[in-house]
Amino acid sequence: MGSQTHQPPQIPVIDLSLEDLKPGSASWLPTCNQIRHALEEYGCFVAKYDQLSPQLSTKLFSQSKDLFELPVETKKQNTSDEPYRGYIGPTKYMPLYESTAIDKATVLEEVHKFMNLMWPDGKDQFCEVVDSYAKLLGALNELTVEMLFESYGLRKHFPSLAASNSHLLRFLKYKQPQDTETTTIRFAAHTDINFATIVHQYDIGGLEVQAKDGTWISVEPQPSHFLIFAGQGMQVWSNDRIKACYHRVKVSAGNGERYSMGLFTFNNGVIQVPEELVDDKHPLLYKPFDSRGYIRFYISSDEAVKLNNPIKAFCGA
Ligand SMILES: O=C(O)CCC(=O)C(=O)O
Ligand SMILES: [Fe+2]
Repeated sequence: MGSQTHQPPQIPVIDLSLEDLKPGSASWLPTCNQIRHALEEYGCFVAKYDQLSPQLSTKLFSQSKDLFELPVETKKQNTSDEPYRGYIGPTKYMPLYESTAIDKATVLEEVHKFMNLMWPDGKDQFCEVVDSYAKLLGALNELTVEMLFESYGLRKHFPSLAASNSHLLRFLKYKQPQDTETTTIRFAAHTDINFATIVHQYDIGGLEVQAKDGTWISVEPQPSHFLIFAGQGMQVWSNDRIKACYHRVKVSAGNGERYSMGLFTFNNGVIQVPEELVDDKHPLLYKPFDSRGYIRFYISSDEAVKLNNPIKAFCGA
């Protein structure tokens, strides 16, 4: 009898670079089912996506570094009437964290508007690089969600959801801790309040996701690897077959500054659990869900409500 060593669970890596990944092809349904299985088991998976090349990633993160080097007064000009959209500077709780975002980033004019605000005299390559990057990540999100719907036999519902999608592209930076500090959590455990998120780590990892048994799994950066998370919107849509994924970021002293990117897909309309996902074993858990209304509810709720399942408090059936 061989000795049994306990292997920590690994987040599945799913190849979405395959050329014939289209409805009807040999790889389509098996890959759809892999996506569904990974999301039901882990609330996330790593997409291998060669369409977004290492060269484009290098150019994108070089633009991101330039962006964070701008004076803080300039960065603060990126404001929004909507919560969670503009520049977020370091706080008492997250002293090493900084981020800024472009709303509707798959629309070239929005990227231009952002560039003009940050660099009124223009910025070489910013728009081309960010536009290509955002469009590829947007396409990766749409492909993933379409394939997930397909695996439930519900691809017909995809176009109406996709029509309400809005993509927020967030640039994130974590300064390295002083050398007196050890590895510490820099972004506390949370689930995302949107439908789905893609996180792209560049040269320094730190992202961890929580498995069902409570263990934390570290996700290492690799060229053309993108981590795709289920957010609370996907949890509602799937009637809890998929749970929003808990994740956090740890940064170690001596690792250098960490840069990452997030594509947060929100929806502008109302999300409803499809009737096909409701049966005796899966009674309806959610009323129709107005995702923008939920964001307003979430920011105005106290910590107790947030910790005790805010999505159920907002639209539980
Ligand atoms: O910085 C990261 O890599 C992830 C950030 C994150 O989870 C978030 O902004 O919701
Ligand atoms: Fe997150």
